[in-house]
Amino acid sequence: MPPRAEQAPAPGTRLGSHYDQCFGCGPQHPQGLRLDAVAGEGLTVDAEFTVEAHHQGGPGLAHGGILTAAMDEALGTLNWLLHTPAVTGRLETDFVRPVPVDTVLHIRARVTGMHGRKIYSAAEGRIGGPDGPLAIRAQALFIQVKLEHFTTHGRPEDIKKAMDDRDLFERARAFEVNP
Ligand SMILES: CCCCCCCCCC(=O)SCCNC(=O)CCNC(=O)[C@H](O)C(C)(C)COP(=O)(O)OP(=O)(O)OC[C@H]1O[C@@H](n2cnc3c(N)ncnc32)[C@H](O)[C@@H]1OP(=O)(O)O
Repeated sequence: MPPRAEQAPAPGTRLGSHYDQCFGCGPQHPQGLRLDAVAGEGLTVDAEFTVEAHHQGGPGLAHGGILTAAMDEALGTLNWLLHTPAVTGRLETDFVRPVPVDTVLHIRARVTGMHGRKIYSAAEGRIGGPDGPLAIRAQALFIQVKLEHFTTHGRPEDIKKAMDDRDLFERARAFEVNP
């Protein structure tokens, strides 16, 4: 298991968005999931995602891909605790019970191990409360990357806009200087 980074936000800290246009957590994304995540003890994160009408797959039920995206985002927020940029390499999801529109999905994500650049993690999504019935299980492999991963592959105008955002730039730099 990797250590909790010294710079990791204290347990109970709301993690906020890593990028305001992120589909998973960005407050400016018009159709995004607006996942709300809080740092937990050790290498855990608690997150909530409210299923809205535009997240439907079957009538009145959340789309599986949307639920997977919420799990991906929650697992991704573990990067704050390790203080390193990493992207999803592999993500496996078990859909255990349907999740109706207007439901809050309570997600608990945790790091389960690390080997070289590979970060292993898992998450459970429950409905009706943090200890309610299990609806989704996910396991992921994130791969640590350098910031060039984003600057090399991202659409130039979006990279420029992100770099012009002083707050975001400083946070990204801190990640790079203290990997
Ligand atoms: C605080 C910030 C919060 C951020 C939240 C973000 C939440 C959302 C997260 C996402 O959705 S990220 C977007 C979706 N993911 C991507 O777009 C990643 C696309 N894939 C890549 O860019 C590359 O494939 C990747 C960086 C993942 C790996 O390429 P590399 O050339 O850097 O690494 P390499 O292929 O050498 O693999 C490194 C190790 O990982 C292993 N690996 C890579 N991909 C794997 C895979 N898919 N399955 C199993 N193992 C994998 C690989 O075998 C190897 O293992 P070993 O070190 O043991 O040899």
